[in-house]
Amino acid sequence: MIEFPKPDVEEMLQTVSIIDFAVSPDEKQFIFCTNISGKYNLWAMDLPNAFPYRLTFNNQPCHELLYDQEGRFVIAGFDHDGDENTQFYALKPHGGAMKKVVYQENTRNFSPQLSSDGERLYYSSSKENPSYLNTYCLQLSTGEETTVLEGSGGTTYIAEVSEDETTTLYYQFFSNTNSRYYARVGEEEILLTPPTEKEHTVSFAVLTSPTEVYLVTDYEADFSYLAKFDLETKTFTKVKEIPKEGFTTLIYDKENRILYITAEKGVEDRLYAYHLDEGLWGNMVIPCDLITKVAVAKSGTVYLLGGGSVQLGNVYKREGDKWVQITRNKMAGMAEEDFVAPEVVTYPSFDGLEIEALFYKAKEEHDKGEMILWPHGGPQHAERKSFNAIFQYFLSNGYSIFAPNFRGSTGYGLNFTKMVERAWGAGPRLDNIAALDWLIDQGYAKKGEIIVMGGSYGGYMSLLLHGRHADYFKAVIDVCGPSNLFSFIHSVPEDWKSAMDAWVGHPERDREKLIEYSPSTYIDQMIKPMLVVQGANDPRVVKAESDQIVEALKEKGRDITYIVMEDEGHGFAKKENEIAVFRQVLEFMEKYASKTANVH
Ligand SMILES: CC(=O)N[C@@H](C)C(=O)N[C@@H](C)C(=O)N[C@@H](C)C(=O)O
Repeated sequence: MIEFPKPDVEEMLQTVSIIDFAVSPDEKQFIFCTNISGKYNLWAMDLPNAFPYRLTFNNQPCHELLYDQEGRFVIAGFDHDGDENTQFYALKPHGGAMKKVVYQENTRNFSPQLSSDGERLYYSSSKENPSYLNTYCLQLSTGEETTVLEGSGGTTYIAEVSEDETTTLYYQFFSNTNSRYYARVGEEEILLTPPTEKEHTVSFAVLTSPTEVYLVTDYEADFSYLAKFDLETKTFTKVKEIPKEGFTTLIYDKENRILYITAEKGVEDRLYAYHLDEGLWGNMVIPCDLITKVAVAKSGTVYLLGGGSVQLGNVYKREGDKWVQITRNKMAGMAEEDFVAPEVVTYPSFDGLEIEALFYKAKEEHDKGEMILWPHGGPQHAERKSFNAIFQYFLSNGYSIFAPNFRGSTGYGLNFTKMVERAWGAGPRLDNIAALDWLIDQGYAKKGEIIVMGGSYGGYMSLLLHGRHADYFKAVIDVCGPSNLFSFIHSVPEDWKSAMDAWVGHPERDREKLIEYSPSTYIDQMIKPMLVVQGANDPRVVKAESDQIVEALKEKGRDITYIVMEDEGHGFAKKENEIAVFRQVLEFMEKYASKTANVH
C-alpha cells in the first residue's frame, strides 16, 4: 500500500467558508456565499443535486441575501474590498449580469426587506441621515422612492414589514447593550417593552399575526429571554427563559406556527422550537457547536448553517428528526482528529470574577512550548467554538493558544457584557493578565516568553498589554487595533458615533480614563518586537490608527514590521491575503521562538 505524506500544515489555511445562504421558495435551488474559489462569491446548487455553479464574479462577500417570495429574483448586498458601503443588487436566480437597485457611493445600506409581491424594497440607509439612518420604500420597477422612517436619537433600522405593509417593526440602537424595538401600526408607534430608564436590549422581533409580536429581550433580566407583545391590548408577557442562556434570534415558520429560537450558552449555541398554539417547547439537537444561520422554507422545512471548533461550516436540512448535510465542505486530506479541539477552562480573575476561556493545546508531536494569548475582538463579542484555520495553522506549528472571554464578552449575561463599557483598558486588561498568571502558575507558560496577538479590540488589547505589561511578552502582533481611543472615537462610521459615549467614553468627560486606556500613552514601554497588520479600507478601525503607532515606534527605533493590505477592510475576505499575512506572522513568531520558551 502506498504511504502518503502527512498533510502539509499550509493546507490548514486553504479551508473554505460558507458565510450565508438562502433557499428558494420551492426549495429547488439553494444559494450560498462561499470563498471556494479563493474569493467570496455567490454560488448555487439545484437541489437535490450537489454540484455547485457560480452566480457572481465580483469577488466580494455577500452581506445580505434574500429571495423574492415567488423565487423570480434574488436581492444581494455587496460592499467593495471591505469598505462596508453595502449596496443592493438584484440578480436572476441562475446568474447573469447583476442590476444595481440601491447604489450610491459612500453610503451604508442595511436590512433589505421585500414586499410580498416583490414590487417594493424597504431598506435603511445612511445616504440622507448618516448618524441615525432613514428607511425608504423603493418601487423596484420605476425607481420611485419614499421615506418611511426618519431615524433620530439612536441608529434606526427597519426589521420587518407585514404582508399587507400596514405594520412595520423597527429598532433603535443606542449601544450594544441598549436598544428598543417599535411597531408602527398605521400612524401609531408602539414600544414593544414596558417603558423604563433601565438599559436593556431587544435584539430580535417577529410578527406572528397582525396583532402578535414575539421578541428577544433582557428587559429586567440578565440573560435574554422570549417575550410576547400584544399590539391590541399593549401587553408585554415573558414567555420562556432558560437559566444562563441568552436567546439570540427568532425564525418564524408561518405554515406550522412554530418559532425557532437560537440561543447562546457561553461558547456554544442551542436551538429550540416553540409551537405557538400548543405552547410546546422543545430542544433540538444540532449537528454543530455554533449556528451561523437558520432559515425556514415556505413548506416549514428548516435549514441550518453551522460548524464547530474542529468542523467546517456546512448547511443542513431537517428531515424528520434528522439533519441531512446538503453541502460537503471538507478539508482535503484531513480528519477532525487532525485538528485541536479547545478545552473549556475557567480561572479566577484579580477580583474573584470567574472567566471562561478556550484553551487550545498544541498536540504533543507538534508542541514547541510556545504560548499565544489571544484576546478576542468586539470587545462585546466572544471567542467561541468556531473553526479557526489560523489557530489550527499555529497549533500545527507548535504554538498553543489561550483565548479568554474577559469581562465585556457576550454569552455571560448583560451585566457581564456591560463591564467593558467606558472601561476598555481596566477590568478586561486585568482579566488578560490573570489569564497569563494562571497559565504561568499551571506551568503552561513562562513570564517573558509569551506572544500576544489579537484583531481589532484584540489588537488594541495586545498593544495595551505591550505598553503596560511588556515583561510578560517576547513578541506582539496587532491586527487592526485602535491605538488611541480619542482618534478612534472620531474616526468610526458615522452611524456608530452616537454609541461611542456609552461604549468607549466621552472625549472630555472621560478624558483622564481615555488617556489611561489608550495604548499610545505607553509608547516608551513598548520595547518588544511587534508586527502590525492593517486593511487599507477598514472603516471601523481606520488605517491611521495603525499608522500612528507604527510611526511613533519607528521614531523610537523599535523592532516593528508593518503590513498593509490594500484591498481589505476590517479583517480578511481574500484567501491569498490571509495566507500571505499569516505566513509572515508565523515567520515573525519563529524568529523569536526558543526551545525553552514555556515549561510544560
Ligand atoms: C452593532 C455594532 O456593530 N456595534 C458596534 C459599536 C460594535 O460593537 N462593533 C464591533 C463589532 C466592532 O467592530 N468592534 C471593533 C472595534 C472590533 O473589535 O472588531
